[in-house]
Amino acid sequence: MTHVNPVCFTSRSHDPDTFPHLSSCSCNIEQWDSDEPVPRSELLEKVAGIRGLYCLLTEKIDAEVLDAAGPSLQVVSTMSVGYDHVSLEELKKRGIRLGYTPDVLTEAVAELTVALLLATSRRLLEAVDEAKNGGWGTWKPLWMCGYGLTDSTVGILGLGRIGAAVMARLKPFGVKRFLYADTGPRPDMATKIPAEFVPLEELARHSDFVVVCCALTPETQGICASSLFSLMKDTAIFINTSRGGVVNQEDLYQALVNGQIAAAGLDVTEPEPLPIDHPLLKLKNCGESVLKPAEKQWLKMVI
Ligand SMILES: O=CC(=O)O
Repeated sequence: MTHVNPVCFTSRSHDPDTFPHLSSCSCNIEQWDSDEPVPRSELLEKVAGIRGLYCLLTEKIDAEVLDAAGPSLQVVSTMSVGYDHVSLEELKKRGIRLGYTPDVLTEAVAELTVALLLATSRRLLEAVDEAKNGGWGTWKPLWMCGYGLTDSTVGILGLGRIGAAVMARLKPFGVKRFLYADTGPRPDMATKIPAEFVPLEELARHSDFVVVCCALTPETQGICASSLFSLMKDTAIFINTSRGGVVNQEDLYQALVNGQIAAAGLDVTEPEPLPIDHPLLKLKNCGESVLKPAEKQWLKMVI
């Protein structure tokens, strides 16, 4: 019996109609038959001789994987808007194209960001805990008071599609001023809802809410560190829905414990999830969300 190599490998199991084009041309697809990530050793085996690889951000696509796939590999696609887990350099060297899913989750992530911001600033999780554990003895006028958006300044780090969608949703809450920091001015994104391009340090100093929406790149790796937290207001709320790697978590922990900032709402951490005994999870003023919106596969090409 001749062994036919799969033409494509997907690192999770997907509905058959996820890949209508591939199915209609009777392309041979092998799926990792689980909702859990494919173990690295299996991935290295499965990719041998494939032409297309469909992965998630849990798979690090580097020289080792590309070498294991060999010269047949023509395209890698990731079911994510971020592609920091894929080595563009290694792909380019080999002439392999990269697909990703921008736009698919813009609204969902923007909603999640606003939800996290409101839950954090209005101390929702703490309040629910207190109601459940008997901590709510009686009505006290200033107990559990949070921080409001009315007349506030919101600073967005990374004004792309998601950052702009977050601003559009926050504007009706009465935000007075939007600031943003990015690699350069983004007039295309900062017109519908006017936002001022400022240096990151200025954003940190003036914002009541700092919302991180940037991509993880070598430039943004660890950019939210003690040097930034120390500039922020002690009433500031820090929200991260980009990537955990953008934040120095030890510095964030110190900033929260020392009252340098008021609270943090994190949709992303390193690793994900955090170990349950992680110090950040012990803090009342730090909430971690597990709300990851499901992603549909509308692929576009990066390279
Ligand atoms: O984090 C999710 C994504 O990059 O789509």
